Amino acid sequence: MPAFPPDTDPLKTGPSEPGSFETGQSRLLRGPGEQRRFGAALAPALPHATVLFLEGELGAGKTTLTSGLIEALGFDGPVTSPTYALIHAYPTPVGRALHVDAYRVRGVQELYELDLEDLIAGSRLSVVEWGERLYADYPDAPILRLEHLEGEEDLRRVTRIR
Ligand SMILES: Nc1ncnc2c1ncn2[C@@H]1O[C@H](COP(=O)(O)OP(=O)(O)OP(=O)(O)O)[C@@H](O)[C@H]1O
Repeated sequence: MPAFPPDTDPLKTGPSEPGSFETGQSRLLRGPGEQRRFGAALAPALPHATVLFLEGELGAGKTTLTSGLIEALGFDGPVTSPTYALIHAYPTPVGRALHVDAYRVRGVQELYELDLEDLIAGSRLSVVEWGERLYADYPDAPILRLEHLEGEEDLRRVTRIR
């Protein structure tokens, strides 16, 4: 697969554009570098307060994709898994980027106690892992599924499922 061009927006460009990434489409990404570049390619044209949901088992490459995205917004530093802190906030020149792991949040009530809705509304971008309970609240937010491929340690598949 050719490297994903960093100056296109695969979620927003039209179906005839080479960089488009429509619901139902998949990409195979070989190695963490390609995973990051794919994330970076998603960044430029996402409107303010975009929510992007990620699904995928441990090690599927969620943090790697997210780091590409957040670095592409201009954050210059390490992007790490939010598994323990639940929410990481990264300042970027175009606004705050959130990386949320909703897995250990017990219920919708607790999500609201975290003021997640307000945090999201005030952020340039919110990448939310394990956020199924929020899918109905953000019906326009794209959902990407990340998968390991059997016997292919250096490959991941990313599919836009909404
Ligand atoms: N496309 C890829 N091909 C091969 N390896 C990859 C790819 N993307 C990421 N990796 C590697 O897979 C490992 C897990 O990636 P990452 O930490 O991003 O996964 P994760 O889904 O965030 O995991 P967790 O849920 O445990 O935080 C890392 O070593 C990363 O470098």
